[in-house]
Amino acid sequence: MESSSSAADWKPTVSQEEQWALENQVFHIYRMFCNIPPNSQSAMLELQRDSHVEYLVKGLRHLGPAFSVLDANRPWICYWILHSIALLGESVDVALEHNAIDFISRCQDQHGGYGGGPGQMPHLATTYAAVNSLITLGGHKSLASISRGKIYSFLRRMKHTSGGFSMHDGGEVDVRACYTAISVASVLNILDEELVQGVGNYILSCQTYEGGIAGEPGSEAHGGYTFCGLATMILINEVNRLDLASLTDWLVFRQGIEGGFQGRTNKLVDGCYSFWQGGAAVLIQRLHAVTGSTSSELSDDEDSPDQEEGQQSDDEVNSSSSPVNFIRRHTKTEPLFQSQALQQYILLCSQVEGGFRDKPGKSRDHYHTCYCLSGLAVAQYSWSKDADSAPLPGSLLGPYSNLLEPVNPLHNIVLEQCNEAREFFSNASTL
Ligand SMILES: CC(C)=CCC/C(C)=C/CC/C(C)=C/COP(=O)(O)OP(=O)(O)O
Ligand SMILES: [Zn+2]
Repeated sequence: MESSSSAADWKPTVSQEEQWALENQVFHIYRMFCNIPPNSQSAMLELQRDSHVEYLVKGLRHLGPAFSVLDANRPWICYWILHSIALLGESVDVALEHNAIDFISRCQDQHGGYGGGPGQMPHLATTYAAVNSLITLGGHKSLASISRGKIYSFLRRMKHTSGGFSMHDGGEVDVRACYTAISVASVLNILDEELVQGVGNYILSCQTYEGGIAGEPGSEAHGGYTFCGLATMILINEVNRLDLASLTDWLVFRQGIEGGFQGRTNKLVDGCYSFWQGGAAVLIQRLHAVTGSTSSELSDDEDSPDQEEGQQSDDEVNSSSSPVNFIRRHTKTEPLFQSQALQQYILLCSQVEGGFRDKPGKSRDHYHTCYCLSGLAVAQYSWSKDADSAPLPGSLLGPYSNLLEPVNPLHNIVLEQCNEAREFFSNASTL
C-alpha cells in the first residue's frame, strides 16, 4: 500500500526553521569563541560591568519624564534597573536614590497599592515592582515609605472567590497575581490566613499535564508562571501539594542545547528565562535540603530542632519552615541544570555592550538586563551549599570578578537587602 505522504513532501515547520536559524547563530558564536586565543576568550567571557552600570544609571535618570508605551510600567523600570545595579554590587548616588523613592511614593494609591505611574490605578504587578525597588534601595526612608496597612487592604480587595487574586480592580485572575500578592505580603510581614486561603488550590489547578504551571487553569505551562506558582507555594508552605516530580522533569527539559532556557515546549531559548526557569530550579534544589543549620541565628528553625547536619528530614520537601529558614537551609543536591552552559549563553549570546538581550539579533533592554543578571547570579551560586556562601572559582564561568551578589530567589531581591527588609518589617509593630 502506498503511503499518502513521502519524504519528498516533507517540509519543516515554522518552529523548526526558527530553531535551526537560532542554533546557527548561537553555534557560530561558540565556534568563534573556541577558535580565538585564550586571552581573547577571557575578554569575551568578562562581565562588562562599567558599561552595564552606565546604561542602567542613564535609564534611572530618565524615570521622571513619561515613557510612551512603558508609561504604565515605571515601577517595573525602576525595579529592573535598581535590582540590576544591586546584583552588580553597586549603588546609586543619594540624589538618584531620593528621586526614586519620591517617584515611587507618588505611584502609591491613597487606598493602598502602587500604580504604573502617579495617579494611575493600583495594580498587583506594579505593587510588587515598587516594593521590591524600595527594598532594594534599603534604608529607613525607603522602607518606611511603604504603607503596609494600606497595601494589606489593597491585597484583601484583590482577593478573588476562586482563591486567587485579581491583578487590579476587575482585572484578570492568574498565577502572576497570586505570586505578586503573596510575595509582597510575605516580605512585608502582613501575610495571614485570609490572604492565603484558597491560593494553594488555585495554583494546583494551574499545574498542567506537562508538569509545569500555566497562567490560568487550562492554559499552557510556561516558565514565568512556573516560577510564580512554585515560589508562591513555598511562601504559603504548601509546596508539597504540587506534583514536584513532573514539575522537575518539565523544568530540566526546558534547557536547550544553546545553554539557555526556553519558556515553553517547542519555543526558542531566551535570556530572561535564565531567571524564571533557573530560579525555579534553585528553589526545587533548595527543597531537597538538609534542614540543619550552621549559625546560632538558626536556633529558631522550627523544622526539626534536633536534626543533625547531614541527616535527611522525612518531611524535608513540605517543611514547616518560614521563608527565611527556607533560604537558610543547606542544599544537598547538585544544580538541576547545566550551570556553566547557562552562564555561557548569558555571557556570550545575551550580553551586549551596556546590557543584555533575549537572543542574538535582538537589542538590549532593561527587562532582559535584569533577568539575565538574575539568572547569572542563581547559576553562579547554584553549586554553593548555602544561599550566600561564595562559590568556588570552578563554578563561575569567566574571571572571578564576574561574581554577582547572591539573591533571595523567592522574591528576586539581593539577599542582603531582603534580609534587612525582613528584619525591618518583623519589628514594625503597627501597620
Ligand atoms: C512577577 C511576574 C509579573 C512574572 C511574570 C512572569 C512571566 C515572564 C510570564 C510570562 C508570560 C508569557 C506567557 C510570555 C510568553 O511570551 P512569548 O510568547 O512572547 O514568549 P515565549 O515564546 O518565550 O513563550
Ligand atoms: Zn525574554
